[in-house]
Amino acid sequence: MEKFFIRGGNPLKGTVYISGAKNAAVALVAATILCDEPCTLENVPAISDITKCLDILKSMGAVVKMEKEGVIYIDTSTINTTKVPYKLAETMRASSYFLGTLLGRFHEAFVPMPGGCYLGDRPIDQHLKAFKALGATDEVVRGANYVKADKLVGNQIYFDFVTVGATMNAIFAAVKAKGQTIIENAAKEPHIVDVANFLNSMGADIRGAGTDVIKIRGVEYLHGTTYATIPDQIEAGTYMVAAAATKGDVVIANVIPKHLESITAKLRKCGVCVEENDESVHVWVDGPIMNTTVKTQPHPGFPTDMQPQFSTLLTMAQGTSKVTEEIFNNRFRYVAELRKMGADVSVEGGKVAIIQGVPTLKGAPVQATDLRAGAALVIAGLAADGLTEIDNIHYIERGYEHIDKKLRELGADITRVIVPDNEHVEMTS
Ligand SMILES: CC(=O)N[C@H]1[C@@H](OP(=O)(O)OP(=O)(O)OC[C@H]2O[C@@H](n3ccc(=O)[nH]c3=O)[C@H](O)[C@@H]2O)O[C@H](CO)[C@@H](O)[C@@H]1O
Ligand SMILES: C=C(OP(=O)(O)O)C(=O)O
Repeated sequence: MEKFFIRGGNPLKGTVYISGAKNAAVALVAATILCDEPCTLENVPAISDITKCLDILKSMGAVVKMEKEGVIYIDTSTINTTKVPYKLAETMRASSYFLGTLLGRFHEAFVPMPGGCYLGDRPIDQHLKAFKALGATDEVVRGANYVKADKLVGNQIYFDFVTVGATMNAIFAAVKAKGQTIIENAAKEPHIVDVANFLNSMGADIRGAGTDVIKIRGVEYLHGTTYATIPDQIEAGTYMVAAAATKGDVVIANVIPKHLESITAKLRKCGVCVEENDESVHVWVDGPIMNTTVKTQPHPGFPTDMQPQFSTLLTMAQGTSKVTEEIFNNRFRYVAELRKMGADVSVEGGKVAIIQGVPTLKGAPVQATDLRAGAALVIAGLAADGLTEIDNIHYIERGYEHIDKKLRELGADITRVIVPDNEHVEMTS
């Protein structure tokens, strides 16, 4: 078992380079199934969700080769099954993308229920609604989703609410369907645009990605391509908040500042200085961190995947802040861990956190409950007095490439410690 030990108090200083976006890259890897020739993905982050997506491809017979760090050659022409193994599907949300891509290419897919971070209920009814509109049937067989279609025919799809995953899957199933598909109330996240650009670079005809109406004319053949993943908006936001929480001075490089606007705006509201450049943002603090209100929303609103990290910053702000989670119904489980560090937070009805700022957090042994909760605890540990020990760091490694190394390069005192199971490590502050 690995843990992070963090001795807090060092202001982060320097430049950090942001990796390719997890939530784009997992979709790009799955989308290679739609390509009739080999393709090469660049700027792919070294995170465990990507390893698992590639393992899914390999388990189905695809050829996957890492050409160099971040560059992956994928040939899915050798795929010989439409079944995704249970063990791989159950660990990650992105496994649901194999439903859309296998259906789009083979008109059939068998994918065990997607796992991923527990943030509350995460049904896939809207994904199935989209497949049905295009002519597929679905049933649950041995705990897995089994979808199939004699043929896929373009249609109008209206989502009941904005959903990233169902928008992705609707695109995947429609891209080779006969005729035109119009997706209304589509998600507008940067990773939706990235996937559409990737598919268009193979010869697909997708227009409107990034708006709430996406039009897709089905094509018969998609040729090979080389494509670079966009930078990770959430990784960038996490380092922005870490810089603020430690009262540091950090340049966050290799980003698309437009994707960070909602985070930048909230940091400025809290009194944090943020300067936007062409491909970087510079974050520093020259006064107290002030309280604010945050409400998570689909893009371009404040991202739910930044909610735990930002709430952690607010535990150290002056005054009382209010954070409302609008996307998931159970995304405050990390609050119990922050309380162990002296944070003053109460959660009302699972959706609203009232945060009374305290002057300092205090190091403590804590557990990551999911990916962004883990990132939030890292930020808390960096800013806290004394030593913080974070357990369950495998969650963090689902989505952050070399987080401990990147933080050390910014001056943080963070160590990865291998602790034999059941061994208790005595901590001294
Ligand atoms: C791999 C990936 O990209 N994951 C991201 C994706 O997750 P994911 O694609 O799961 O998130 P969605 O946008 O689909 O979910 C939004 C809300 O809709 C609900 N819902 C969704 C689909 C459905 O068929 N039925 C339904 O009820 C969900 O439970 C949730 O409450 O977008 C989330 C919202 O930005 C991010 O937090 C996740 O990091
Ligand atoms: C919730 C997240 O991921 P997933 O949907 O893969 O669980 C996330 O990236 O914060």
